[in-house]
Amino acid sequence: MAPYVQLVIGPAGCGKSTYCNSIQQHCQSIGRSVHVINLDPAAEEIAYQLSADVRELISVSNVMEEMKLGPNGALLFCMEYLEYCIDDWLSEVLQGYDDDECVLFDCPGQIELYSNHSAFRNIVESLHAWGWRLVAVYMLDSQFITDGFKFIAGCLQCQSAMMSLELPHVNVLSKVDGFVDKSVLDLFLKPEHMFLAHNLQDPVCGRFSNLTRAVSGLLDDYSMVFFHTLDISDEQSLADLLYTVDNTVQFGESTDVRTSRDVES
Ligand SMILES: Nc1nc2c(ncn2[C@@H]2O[C@H](COP(=O)(O)OP(=O)(O)OP(=O)(O)O)[C@@H](O)[C@H]2O)c(=O)[nH]1
Repeated sequence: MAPYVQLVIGPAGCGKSTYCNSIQQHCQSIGRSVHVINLDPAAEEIAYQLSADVRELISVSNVMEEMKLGPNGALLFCMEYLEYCIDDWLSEVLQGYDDDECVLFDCPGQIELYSNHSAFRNIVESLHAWGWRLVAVYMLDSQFITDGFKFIAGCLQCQSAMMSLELPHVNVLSKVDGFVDKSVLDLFLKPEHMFLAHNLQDPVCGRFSNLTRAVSGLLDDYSMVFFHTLDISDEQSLADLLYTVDNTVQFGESTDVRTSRDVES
């Protein structure tokens, strides 16, 4: 299989860097070659082994100081600068990968980058033009399921990224190690948003019930947002997710619900 890029995206704090670190460790333990490139100019401490780091090119802290911008403005400036320098920096960073290798991009947590800002989309188009196959791994914190409104909003953001980036997507509910009874997740893997919306009883958010139902209806009509789960404390969970991502790159869809265990048996 030719090398490919996983774009690891999703809201702030959803577990993107932890995913990159866990996949890297898992791949090392099975003797598979995987590289992680940090594309987050605001990253602070990084636990995984870096193959390249956008902060060598530009960082949010420097832009904030020099341009007198706030953190969000500085982040958007950095991504536009990365887009501007893409042929000088990213194309060089991506030289020399072998066919069976996989490169993870640990991306920023500003979700507007994936829905309505052009820089990231243009970076994706450059990667396509250089012949790279791409898959987006969209992470959503599984704690969102404890608040139905938050979960529906998270799904809307996820769908928006899917429609904007037009890539094969694997959507992941992260941090499921926090759930003692993982069967509670089942309702949310192939969510019926209208059903969820009907069961929301919050008196404050009830004021927005028509809006919630309209958004839920939209999500159900498109029927694009499904989730896999990730438990980083479980090697089998990591193996299953990696298998799903590999298959999604190969076949261009994220609906394969088989796992690596099914293939072995
Ligand atoms: N229990 C548990 N905690 C996790 C998991 N993934 C991430 N965390 C914790 O969640 C916090 C944020 O994780 P990160 O991996 O930094 O999240 P991120 O999406 O890269 O964050 P940003 O780069 O700020 O957008 C950290 O405190 C992690 O330790 C997980 O699978 N399980």
